[in-house]
Amino acid sequence: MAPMGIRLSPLGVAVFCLLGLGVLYHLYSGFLAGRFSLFGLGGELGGGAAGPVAVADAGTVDLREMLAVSVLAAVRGGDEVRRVRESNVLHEKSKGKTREGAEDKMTSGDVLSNRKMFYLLKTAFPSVQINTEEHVDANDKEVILWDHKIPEDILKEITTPKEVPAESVTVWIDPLDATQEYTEDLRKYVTTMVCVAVNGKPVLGVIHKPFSEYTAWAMVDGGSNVKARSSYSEKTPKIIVSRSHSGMVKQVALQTFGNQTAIIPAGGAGYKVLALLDVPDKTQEKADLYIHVTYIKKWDICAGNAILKALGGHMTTLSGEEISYTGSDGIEGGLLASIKMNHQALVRKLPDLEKTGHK
Ligand SMILES: Nc1ncnc2c1ncn2[C@@H]1O[C@H](COP(=O)(O)O)[C@@H](OP(=O)(O)O)[C@H]1O
Ligand SMILES: [Mg+2]
Repeated sequence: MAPMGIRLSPLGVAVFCLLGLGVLYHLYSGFLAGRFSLFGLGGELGGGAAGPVAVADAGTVDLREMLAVSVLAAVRGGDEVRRVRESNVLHEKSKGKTREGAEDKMTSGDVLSNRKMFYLLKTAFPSVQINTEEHVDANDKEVILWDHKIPEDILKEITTPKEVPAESVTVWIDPLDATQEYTEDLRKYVTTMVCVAVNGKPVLGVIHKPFSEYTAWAMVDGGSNVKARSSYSEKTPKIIVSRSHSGMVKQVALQTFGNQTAIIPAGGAGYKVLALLDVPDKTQEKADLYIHVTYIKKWDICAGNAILKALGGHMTTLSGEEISYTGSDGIEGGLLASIKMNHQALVRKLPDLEKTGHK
């Protein structure tokens, strides 16, 4: 007889122990599965960090789902951008001046696109950090639900989920790239963009052209719906540069590649990255290199950086440093973007902007 008057049967104890073992096994195998699904992305995304790893359903996000929502956000934001432009009521304002003294413009297209894009992503992934170009008005909240459908083209390219810890993720939204050109009704330059960085590295990029209804997306070590062109001219490259924040970029390009170098002034960082790729849109110009010399913000460049990286290309500062997509909003060292070229050789060819005063 047990002390409380309960009799323990040996069979009951054995069944109880077996049940306990079963529960332990279940928990442990789930933990291992979580570890392995994260491990698959470890080298690039996890940064090889030691320490506790979140299990698949606690504190993790699936990058394939993030890609689906990012594409949807870029398209829905783009619908707002198009609608406002077609209404011809832009409510154009200045947010101030850039360091070089250009107007930093904002329109209803920027604001309404930002609202759609931000709340779609925030509602689907409440625990991730989202940095966006425009102010988000908490009083003007809009809950937009994602229907949890991953488009067929994404499922075809990326056949398994890719879980990463939510805390390692930073999302960058540009609700309207080429605002200056948007106000001038130069529609082909305008894009909406979403980028997902993991541990500061650009991993997912979406660039959408609302007026052509063309969308490019790519995931590093995942897949893409866009590719590089078959060849590029490395010796006499056509160089695409800013038309409204150019600084001394033309002088830098001519000094580096010779006075006969073809320079294409164009609006939008998204548009200029697409100029390096094989894009079917007929409004898209083509170039071999993208160079920028003035200050620029991370929401302008992260998506292009991720797409180029996924396709084997590079986007770095002019001195060849990788750009980290965490922390501060901007980068100081200019930009060099290339694909299917010897990027480091191009970096060596460029003048040191600090020394030549071309910044
Ligand atoms: N010197 C600078 N300071 C601030 N933003 C800059 C900049 N140079 C470029 N940008 C931003 O980078 C994007 C691409 O620039 P550009 O068209 O001149 O190549 C534009 O983004 P937005 O249109 O989203 O504001 C532009 O405002
Ligand atoms: Mg913008």
